Amino acid sequence: MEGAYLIGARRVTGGKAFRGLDAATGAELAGDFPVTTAEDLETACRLADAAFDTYRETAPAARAAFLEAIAEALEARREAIVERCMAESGLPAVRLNGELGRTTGQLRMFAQVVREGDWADVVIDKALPQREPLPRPDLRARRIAVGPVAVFGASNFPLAFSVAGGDTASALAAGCPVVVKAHQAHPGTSLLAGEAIQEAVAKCGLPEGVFSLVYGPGNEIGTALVRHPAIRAVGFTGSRGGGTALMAAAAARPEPIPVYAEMSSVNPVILMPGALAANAEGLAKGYVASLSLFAGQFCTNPGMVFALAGSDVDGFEAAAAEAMGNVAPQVMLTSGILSAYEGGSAKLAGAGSVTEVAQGQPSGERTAGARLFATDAASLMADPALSHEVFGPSSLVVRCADMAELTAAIADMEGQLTATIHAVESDHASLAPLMPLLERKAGRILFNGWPTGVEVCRSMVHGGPFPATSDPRTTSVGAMAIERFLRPVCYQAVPDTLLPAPLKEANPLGLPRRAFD
Ligand SMILES: NC(=O)C1=CN([C@@H]2O[C@H](COP(=O)(O)OP(=O)(O)OC[C@H]3O[C@@H](n4cnc5c(N)ncnc54)[C@H](OP(=O)(O)O)[C@@H]3O)[C@@H](O)[C@H]2O)C=CC1
Ligand SMILES: O=C(O)CCC(=O)C(=O)O
Repeated sequence: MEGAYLIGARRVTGGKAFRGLDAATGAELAGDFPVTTAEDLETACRLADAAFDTYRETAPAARAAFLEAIAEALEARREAIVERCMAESGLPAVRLNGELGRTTGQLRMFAQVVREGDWADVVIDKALPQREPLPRPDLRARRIAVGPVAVFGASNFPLAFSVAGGDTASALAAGCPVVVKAHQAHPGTSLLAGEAIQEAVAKCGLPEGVFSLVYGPGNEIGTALVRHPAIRAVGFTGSRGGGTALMAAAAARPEPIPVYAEMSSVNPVILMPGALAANAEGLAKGYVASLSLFAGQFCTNPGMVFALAGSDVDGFEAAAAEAMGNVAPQVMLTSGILSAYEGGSAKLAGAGSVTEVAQGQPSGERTAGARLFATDAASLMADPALSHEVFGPSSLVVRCADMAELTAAIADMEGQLTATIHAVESDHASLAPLMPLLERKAGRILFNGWPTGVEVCRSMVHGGPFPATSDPRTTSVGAMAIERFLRPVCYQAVPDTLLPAPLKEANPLGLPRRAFD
């Protein structure tokens, strides 16, 4: 394949370049991918700004058709995308075909959301000229797009959280042009997805600045993108260090902008005594399957399990150890992610209060082996480092003396994407006091399931308090993700001829509205 980056309608080749790497072998893959120059980054941001006013006022039907055209263009490239992505990520075809389906599915969901029109949140307070002691003017509000958005492709979801992924889909749905900074680990996959969007922009007759795709390692291009005055918001999925660096860069701008970063989470799972008594072995198998799925490279990985000492936790641990023995080593996304996993799991293994319960099958040169650890709640609370995310196929079982200690250990945790409870009816009474605490800690509370595998739907919340995300008021998955890229504007006594279409008295776009006398 020929490497390139995309600035509006232009395809840029040549210049200083890098190559994608085969995740399984480390070998260089075809394609010289140029590092985006400062001039071209400037052009991408300028084009995005120039496209903004036209794009944000496209009729809902036109914007929805554009999102659907992207989905179609991705599907037309399915074979090439999956083949290249397998090499760049080490993920198997079955996973990537599923992920591509999720990607096109979320584009189509946002098309539907845009058509329905609730996102515009039109509210009208009618004029009350006779009101005493003062008349009320006509007041109407709607939400408009915030402006061009910078999106950082994630390494661990090279399709669904990357170039054409959830951040891009929700920003485009809101009416924001997007400049994507491709993840260095999958330049070819990024280009194929970027070409699909570029093609859809042209097919739908939209201004070219609606989409650009830039490349560049070493933080430089990403930081310059976040600092660019045309950029009005940022979407990011990745490390805590990366996310907080971008938050700092955005806050230090002369005009600070919001950063929606999804970063780090250990996703506590609580195994209640009744559930353990009923099915310790089944729970252990489900647990090991979830923590080792695709080498544990999920921010929803169940990184920590809490159970009461003296319950059936011994049987659970023994069954989990047995299941671990069947876990084959798996290729990780990049050598950097593999060495971060090895470092993080070695730190756990070396902590005095932690014992290693089991290992998966031995790992090879570029693969990660699964690891299972155990500790007690008092040690966990005494050493905050034990609850840091270890990104990969490892997890920690925490024994608690009683429900009071379990509650204290959960209260001690940082913000999380998810909190999971396994319980039967006899456990429910002792769980009631824990529910408000879990609401304070997590964006999603689940019963009798495992946190990996996020449903893309209207009610999904893939968010949570820091460090799970930089802003707990929102989600990066599901229909509500569009809210991040909208802001309200109120129009007071503005003549109908000058009102934007969504607010005109005749409601030419047929958007839903709430009106108050
Ligand atoms: N919780 C989660 O959802 C995930 C967590 N991770 C964690 O992140 C680690 C590294 O993985 P990776 O995916 O590369 O994540 P990173 O956060 O390191 O990188 C993600 C993107 O952000 C950019 N970036 C990172 N740091 C900065 C910075 N200081 N300034 C400007 N841009 C920056 C990178 O660009 P550039 O290439 O220029 O550095 C890259 O495009 C993993 O080992 C894992 O611990 C990873 C994926 C998901
Ligand atoms: O579990 C999922 O489907 C999504 C996980 C996620 O957002 C991530 O790993 O970055």
